[in-house]
Amino acid sequence: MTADVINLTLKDQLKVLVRLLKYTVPFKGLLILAFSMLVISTVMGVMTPYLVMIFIDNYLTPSIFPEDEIMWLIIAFITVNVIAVLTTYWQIYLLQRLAFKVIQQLRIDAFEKIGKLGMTYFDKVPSGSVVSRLTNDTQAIVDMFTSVLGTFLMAIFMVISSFVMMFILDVKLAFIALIFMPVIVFILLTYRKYSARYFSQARSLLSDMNAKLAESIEGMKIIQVFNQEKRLRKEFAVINEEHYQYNIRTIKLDGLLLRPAIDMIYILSIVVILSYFGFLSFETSVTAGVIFAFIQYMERFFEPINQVSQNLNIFQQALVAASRVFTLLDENRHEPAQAADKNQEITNGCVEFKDVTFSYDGKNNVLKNISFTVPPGTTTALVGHTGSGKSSIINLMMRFYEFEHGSIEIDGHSIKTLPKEEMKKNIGLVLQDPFIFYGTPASNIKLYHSEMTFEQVKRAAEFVSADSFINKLPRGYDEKVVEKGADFSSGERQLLAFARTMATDPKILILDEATANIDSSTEEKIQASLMKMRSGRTTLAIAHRLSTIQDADEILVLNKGEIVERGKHDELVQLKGIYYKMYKLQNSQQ
Ligand SMILES: Nc1ncnc2c1ncn2[C@@H]1O[C@H](COP(=O)(O)OP(=O)(O)OP(=O)(O)O)[C@@H](O)[C@H]1O
Repeated sequence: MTADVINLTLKDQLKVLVRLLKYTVPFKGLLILAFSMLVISTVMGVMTPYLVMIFIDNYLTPSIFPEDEIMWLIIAFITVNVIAVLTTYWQIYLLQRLAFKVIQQLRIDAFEKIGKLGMTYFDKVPSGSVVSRLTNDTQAIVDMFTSVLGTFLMAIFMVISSFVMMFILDVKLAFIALIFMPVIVFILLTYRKYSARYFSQARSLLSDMNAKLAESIEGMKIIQVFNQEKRLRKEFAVINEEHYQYNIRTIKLDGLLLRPAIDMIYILSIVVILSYFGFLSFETSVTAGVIFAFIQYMERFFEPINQVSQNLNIFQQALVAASRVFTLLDENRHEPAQAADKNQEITNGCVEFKDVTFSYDGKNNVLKNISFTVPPGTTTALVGHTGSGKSSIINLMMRFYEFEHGSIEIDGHSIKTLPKEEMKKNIGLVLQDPFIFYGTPASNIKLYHSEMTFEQVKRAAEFVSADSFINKLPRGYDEKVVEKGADFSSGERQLLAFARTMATDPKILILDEATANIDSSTEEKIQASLMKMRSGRTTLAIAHRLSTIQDADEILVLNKGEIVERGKHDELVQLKGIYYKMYKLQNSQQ
């Protein structure tokens, strides 16, 4: 079963609705205008039967047809209907506009929120599910504004105005019509109860489908290599089938409780009213016009209720969808907060870990009492077996995760109090798998730092020797780069990422396995670039290939979250411990 099914009580639904309606406040002008159009079109709609009634009772029944009066009646009839059509059109158009404005804002809010969430959120929530919230769920809200809000508001006006007209025509009968209201309300509430449950399941399954899809697309290489197509197709089919089943349940519920049930009550009420008029005609004479108008108003009383019940479906879906968007907006797994002290600056770039202990889940410590110092301009390398905690050290240093025990300082300032901008400006990160954006080599290096000139971009590329491959591209720095830079070799992507890092000239460099993806032909170039990048900068580097960090000023050997050996390459080799074993193993493989 899916993990993020949302079960909404009536109270929850109301809260979601109010919150959603709050989004319309900035566009209240539009809302008021749409609302006015709605009132006018409803009033016009109510007037039509009344005009027909006048025609039947005053002219048709007595068979008197004074031309003037009939002409005025026709003009009034046409005018009323033309106004009704025009105002209905405007009301629909304005509500749609409002809906798209609201959704635009909601999507921006949601997108902004995603940027603020911490890695703890992304560790747990699949990307496809987040995409689902931003696309499918917000679209469901558009549907609500366009079809539901209009229908609901119109229904309220129609029901009230029809009732008032019925009241004017016959008080007793109007009350009889009212007797059916509790039954209708009961039907609608029953529908709401069951449909909300089914919709929530269906939406959550849709989100699962998106997640599966995203995973499949991202991992297509591995899927094909490991022949996983069948398994994934089966898994996808299971979710798809479940989604179908829930949709069928809603259709059954709709078929039973919506139109047919309300229609039954409508027919019943017509029977009651006609019988009433039948009995009444024995005592007093009832005009044909009044009967006509009353039946018309009865229809106008029930039709909007029918429409509301039909739209309840969309309404329910939209509320569930909105609550999913709001859950994302309310998500509190934020990136670690900075208690920024504006006066703190990074001057030399001295990095210090003091007795840092850390766990991702609050239970298992993956780093234990880590202490080390990287003096300005020197290189410290982190080595160790897989899972020993190297990346975790970098995750903390980059503020991807919050830590509670110990402290990490740069130039004596805690990284929790250094201004974010200061950190970003002075720390350059090169990841194992460099992320290349859709754009151009230039935009990937510049990364929208508006103050950066093209000269600076070029200099950064030249510095890391990325210029030779960029210059070979038909349009050089302006060549189109596809998503993730799939057209480039991994070495080229790596060089581009180096250039991006160097473009801001950071004081501190964090290299996460920066050489792991590079083929041997580019290896030399990369090594030379790295050497240049590191010189004069405080560097913290993870390396699997020990040959790349032999010159490091200090090598820290991690094992199960602890620093078990430390020193220069030669010292560690002499120690004949873990490092020595790793070194020997790697040498024998070469
Ligand atoms: N996001 C995460 N959530 C929970 N546990 C994690 C997370 N990332 C890593 N871990 C766990 O923390 C431990 C240390 O992982 P880490 O990635 O720091 O090791 P590493 O030395 O960098 O490994 P590798 O060389 O394979 O990259 C491992 O046991 C790992 O399972």
